[in-house]
Amino acid sequence: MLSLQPPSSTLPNYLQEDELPQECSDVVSSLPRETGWIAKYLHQYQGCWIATRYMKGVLAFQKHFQAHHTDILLVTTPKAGTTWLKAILFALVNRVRYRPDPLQHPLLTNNPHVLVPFLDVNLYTQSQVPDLSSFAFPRLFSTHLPFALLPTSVKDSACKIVYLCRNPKDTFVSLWHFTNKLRPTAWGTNSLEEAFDKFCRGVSLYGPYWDNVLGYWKKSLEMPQKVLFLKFEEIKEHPAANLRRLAEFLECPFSLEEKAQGVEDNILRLCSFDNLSNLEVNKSGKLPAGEENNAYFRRGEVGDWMNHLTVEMIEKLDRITEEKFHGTGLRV
Ligand SMILES: Nc1ncnc2c1ncn2[C@@H]1O[C@H](COP(=O)(O)OS(=O)(=O)O)[C@@H](OP(=O)(O)O)[C@H]1O
Repeated sequence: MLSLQPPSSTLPNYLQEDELPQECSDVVSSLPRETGWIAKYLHQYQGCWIATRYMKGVLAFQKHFQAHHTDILLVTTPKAGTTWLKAILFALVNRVRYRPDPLQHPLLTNNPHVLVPFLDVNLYTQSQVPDLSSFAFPRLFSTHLPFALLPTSVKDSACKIVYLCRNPKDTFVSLWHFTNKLRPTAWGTNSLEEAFDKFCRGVSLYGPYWDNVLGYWKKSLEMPQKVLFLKFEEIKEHPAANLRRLAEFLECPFSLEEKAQGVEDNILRLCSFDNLSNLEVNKSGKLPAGEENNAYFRRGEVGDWMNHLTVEMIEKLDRITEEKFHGTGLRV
C-alpha cells in the first residue's frame, strides 16, 4: 500500500486520499505527476490529468462498469455547468414520475449531484463494484472522463451520451474559484497566474480541456444518435430550444399536451440558477463526501472571465483555442 498524502484529520473527506490498493498504486506511481489545484497531485493517465483520489474510481469504472442500452451518461469538462444539466436531465427524463412542480420535487431537497452521481468520482470510488441495481431506468450517470477513456461497454452499447462544454475562459475562472473555495490554501498554488499557466498547458482536472472537448465534438459528428454536444452559452441563450433538442435526442420529446401545460417552462424554472441556488439544501447542505453544495453555485453567467483575466491572458487562451480547434468546425 502506498500513501500519497500525509495523514491529516483536519481535511474533509473529499480531500482525503485513502491508501491506494496495490494494483492502483503501481499504476499511479508510474505516471507523470504535477502538483494540482483542488487535488494535491494530478496524474497523467492515458493522456488525461486525474487527481490521486479519483484514480481508484477511474480504474474500477473502466474495468467493471457494464452499460445498459437505456443508460444516459452526462459528460462535461469540470465547471461547464454539470450541476445545471444534471438537474435538467433528471427533471426531463423523470417528468412523468415527478411532475416538475415548484412545491414538490426531488430537486427541491436533493443536490443534483446526488440524483445524478459521478460514476468514477462517486460510485466507483466508494466500492470497486458498486451496487447499481437500485437505480431507476433510465439510469442517469455522469463523468468528466474523455471519450477515449470511457469503458468499452459505454462505447459498444446503445447508451446515450450528452456532452456539455463551456468556453475555456469561463471554465477556467469558475474552476479557479471552486478550487480556492474547497481546498486548503497550503495545497498547490494560490496564484491565479500559476493556475492559468497550468490550465494553458493542459494540466487541469480531466484536462487538457481542449482534448476533452474535441474528443466528444468529433464523436458527436460521427455518431449523432449516440453523442449530443451542448454548450453552456447556447443553453443560456435558448433554454427552451435546447431542452427540446435534449428531449428529442433522448427519444422522449414533449407532446403537444405537455407543451400546452407548460411542462418545458416548469422544468427550466425548477432548474434555474435562482431557484436551485436559493434552496436550503443547496445553501447549507453538503454532498456525501463533504463538499458544500453552495460551492456548485456561484454566478452562473456567461462572460465573468472579463472580471478576472488580463488582456494577455485573454489573448493567450483565445490563441490556444483557435489553434486547437482550427479546422474542426467547433467554436466556443
Ligand atoms: N442552474 C444553473 N444555471 C446556470 N449556471 C449554473 C447553474 N448551476 C450551477 N451553475 C454554474 O455552473 C458552474 C459550476 O460548474 P459545474 O456544475 O460543471 O461544476 S462541477 O464540474 O460539477 O464541479 C458555476 O459557474 P460559475 O458561476 O461561473 O462559477 C455555477 O455557478
